[in-house]
Amino acid sequence: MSVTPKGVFVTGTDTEIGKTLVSAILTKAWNATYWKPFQTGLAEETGDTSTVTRLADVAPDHVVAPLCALQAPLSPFAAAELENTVIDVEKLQMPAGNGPFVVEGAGGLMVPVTPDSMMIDVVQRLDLPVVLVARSGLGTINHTLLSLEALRRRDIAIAGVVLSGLPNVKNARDIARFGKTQILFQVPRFENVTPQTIADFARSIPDFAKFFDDKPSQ
Ligand SMILES: Nc1ncnc2c1ncn2[C@@H]1O[C@H](COP(=O)(O)OP(=O)(O)OP(=O)(O)O)[C@@H](O)[C@H]1O
Ligand SMILES: C[C@H](N)[C@H](N)CCCCCC(=O)O
Ligand SMILES: [Mg+2]
Repeated sequence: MSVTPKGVFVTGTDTEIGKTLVSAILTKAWNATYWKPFQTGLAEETGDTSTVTRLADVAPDHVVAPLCALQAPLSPFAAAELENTVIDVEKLQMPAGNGPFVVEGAGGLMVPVTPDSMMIDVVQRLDLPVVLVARSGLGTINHTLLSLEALRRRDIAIAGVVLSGLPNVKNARDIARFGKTQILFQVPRFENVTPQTIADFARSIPDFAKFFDDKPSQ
């Protein structure tokens, strides 16, 4: 990539796949500003913004509050519907400031956000390269390749894939080969996910600008 982007959009092949963990790692590594525009499930959890703030030890001025904070553990569209609101994606724009920004989606790319738009439309609107988080183990190849294909159909820049869980050499090889992309890094299965775990792992991540110099988007 010739121009360093304003940040990355962290999406995943599914919910509960490790997007928040990877976002915490990138936020820590780059001293970035974290933003989760659409948070659902607050009736059952404290939300990803507080998790990343804790895990990456983020200063308050490096966190942007969600545009929508919804109670039900559902897609943003369905959760908003339960609260009799409709999300206004026209209001969505990148926050002011230099970044880099680590923007986390909710669920995967085809998750509904409004009656007629999905998370992938949000990615396109924000115009950030995508970091796609995927499980390392059996079953991941299909989900990952389908997600990459959906991104390419819309000409969305792909920074690469992050695999999370027990290392699987052949899955990593085949995702890179058939997905015509790169495995940016692999997150092992951590025994405990703590601020120290994140800080230690973040030291292995290249600087933001170097990350893109070394790894052109496709
Ligand atoms: N590599 C890993 N090692 C240990 N625990 C992990 C790993 N990856 C994810 N987890 C744990 O799995 C759970 C789900 O991960 P995470 O919250 O990052 O998912 P998510 O993709 O952000 O989900 P959501 O769609 O709700 O935002 C968390 O408790 C997280 O700490
Ligand atoms: C509540 C949960 N943790 C996520 N924030 C929302 C995931 C929506 C997934 C929708 C779907 O793909 O079925
Ligand atoms: Mg998350």
